[in-house]
Amino acid sequence: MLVSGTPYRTIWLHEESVRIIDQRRLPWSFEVVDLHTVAEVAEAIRDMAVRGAGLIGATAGYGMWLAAREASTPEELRTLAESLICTRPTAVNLSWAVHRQLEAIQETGFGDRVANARLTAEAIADEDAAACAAIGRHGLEIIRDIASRKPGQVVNILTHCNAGWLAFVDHGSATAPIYAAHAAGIPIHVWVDETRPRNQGARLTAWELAQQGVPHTVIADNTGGHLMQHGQVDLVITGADRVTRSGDVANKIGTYLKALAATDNGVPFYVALPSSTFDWTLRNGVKGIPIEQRGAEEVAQMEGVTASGSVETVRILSPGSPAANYAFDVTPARLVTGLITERGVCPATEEAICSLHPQASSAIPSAHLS
Ligand SMILES: CSC[C@H]1O[C@H](OP(=O)(O)O)[C@H](O)[C@@H]1O
Repeated sequence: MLVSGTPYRTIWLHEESVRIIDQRRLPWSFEVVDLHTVAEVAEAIRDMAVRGAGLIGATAGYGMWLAAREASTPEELRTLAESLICTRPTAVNLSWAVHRQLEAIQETGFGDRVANARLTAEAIADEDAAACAAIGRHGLEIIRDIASRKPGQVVNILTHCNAGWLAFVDHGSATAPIYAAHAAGIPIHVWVDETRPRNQGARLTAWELAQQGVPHTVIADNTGGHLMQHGQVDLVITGADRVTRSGDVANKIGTYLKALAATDNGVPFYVALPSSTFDWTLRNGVKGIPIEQRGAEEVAQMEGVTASGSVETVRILSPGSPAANYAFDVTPARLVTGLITERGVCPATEEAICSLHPQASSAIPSAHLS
């Protein structure tokens, strides 16, 4: 997508390193960083220089190429793989990408690991971008349908967190239908939840929508219900970090409350995801999906830019008060109108999901389902 008019992906190879956009600096400055080692990749994921399910997966894919260079035995490779997997627990794309790399290396043999891992990393990134483009095409039809029922009026879409192109390799999941509708000339406006504590909505989604010229307004996290009650939201689209085979959705903390409000107000609530975000081993998301708890300082502090242009961090809590930081929640499938995947749109039910993904039905031992 565009940054100051120039097309970018969020991650790419640069000489013998992996180049990323440092999302911790956005929107105050656009900076790219080169990662040279598995340890640097792991730190970039843990500290959220890169974040978002698809991009975490793609970064781990490239991290495994660096791991293939660093490891001189299969055991060392496994240890490095483990160091990537344990960086963040909720987004399933991370372990999916690492296991895909391990399986590919096992198939072709340890001797060919470096060339093989490089090809697989590029394939993971390209497939992620292609899946998001397809999500855009399928989601566009949902927006087109709503637009046809209110001719001449703007379609208002609410989104939570950043499931934009910054969270993937390109296009985004929740934003792909938005960008497709904008490109098709459908008048749209996006309500952007600020998304405390890391403010991915206020900082990242707002920035990337502005870069593509999409009309939008940032709102405080608790505003959505009020807007829905007053007919100012036609559609909610969020991303996902993990979706169970029966359609339960883990996404950024606060998504569940948006889904409850949408259901209460008859507003369609869609979740956009590539197939790499499904966890075929799980049924019950509330019981089975690990919810990342991050440092309390993310709740206790805020970063912003002062009038003089310097970026500063301030404490916003009463002195001495503790804080807790649950990074994700689970929205039960019954609150989800539909899932927008690269294979099409389907209801959030096991039957519908598995009929779009036939490989999911057979392969999983039932002992691993919860
Ligand atoms: C489609 S992934 C986007 C997803 O990632 C976010 O989490 P984080 O910024 O902590 O990586 C959030 O859940 C977004 O919806």
